[in-house]
Order: sequence, then structure tokens, then C-alpha cells
Amino acid sequence: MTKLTEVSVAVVFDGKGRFLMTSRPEGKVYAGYWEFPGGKIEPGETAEDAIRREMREELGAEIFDCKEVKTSVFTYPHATVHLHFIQCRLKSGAIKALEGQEFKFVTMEDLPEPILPATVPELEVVTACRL
Ligand SMILES: Nc1nc2c([nH]c(=O)n2[C@H]2C[C@H](O)[C@@H](COP(=O)(O)OP(=O)(O)OP(=O)(O)O)O2)c(=O)[nH]1
Repeated sequence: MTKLTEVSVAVVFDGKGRFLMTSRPEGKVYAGYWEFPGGKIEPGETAEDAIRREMREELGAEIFDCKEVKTSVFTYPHATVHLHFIQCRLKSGAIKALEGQEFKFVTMEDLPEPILPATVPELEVVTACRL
């Protein structure tokens, strides 16, 4: 059986109904592609633990009201990923790009490009289940 890479990603809305996307920094696979913020779940972590850690490390953000709204599996040449989409809220304050990435709040009408192939088909559903 293919080994799954477990990944936790955050779906976060601002007060205007826009959701947060970040670009992948240089040096990572698919550099420059847009995605939901997040990353790999480490051994011993739950999906929620991982997204709390990633949001802190990547964006200096504390989150609350976490809820897994969907999972999906996608096979890339480099890995088969099992994505956990976690809707959550930002506690407060500004977010900072701590890992050289870009970030923006977007809508389905003004999506950045390109977006990671595994994320494109999930956008509609995960952003429609807004808390
Ligand atoms: N963060 C994120 N990753 C996604 C999305 N869609 C998608 O296919 N992925 C994939 C890309 C990668 O193969 C994997 C995430 O791994 P990563 O390399 O970004 O994770 P990480 O930050 O823990 O990286 P590292 O410690 O290995 O440097 O999930 C998405 O929307 N957001």
C-alpha cells in the first residue's frame, strides 16, 4: 500500500468572507504555488495539533474553533498526500510571513495562480462550509 503523507491545512476567513492563502517558499516542492497554510503532521500529533503548530511557525498566528471539514487524498509524483482541511478562526492581531512566503485573503472570484493541484478541486467545498 502507498504510504500516505498526512498534512493539515487551515481554512481561515476574515470578516469580509475572504479566505487565507499562502504561497510556497523557494526550496520547497511546488515553490511559488498557492495553498492553504499548513504542513505535515508530525508523529504523535493530531491534525489539530499540527495546524496550531504550523500557523504559529509560518504566520505567528494563534487559532481557535478548529473543525475538520473535509479530508482528501491526492497522488503527486513526490508523494501521496492525505489532506485534512481544518476550518478555524484567528485569535487576533496581524499575521506575519515568517518563512518567506506571501499571503493574501481571497475569494473564489479572485483566486491567485497557480494553486496546488490537490487543493484546486477542494476549494469550492471547503470554503462553502464556512463556520
Ligand atoms: N500546506 C498545504 N500543503 C498542501 C496543500 N495541498 C497539497 O497538496 N499540499 C501538499 C504539498 C506537500 O506535498 C504537502 C505539505 O508539505 P510541506 O512540505 O508544505 O510541509 P512542511 O511545511 O511540514 O514541510 P517540511 O517540514 O517538510 O519542509 O501537502 C495545501 O493546500 N496546503
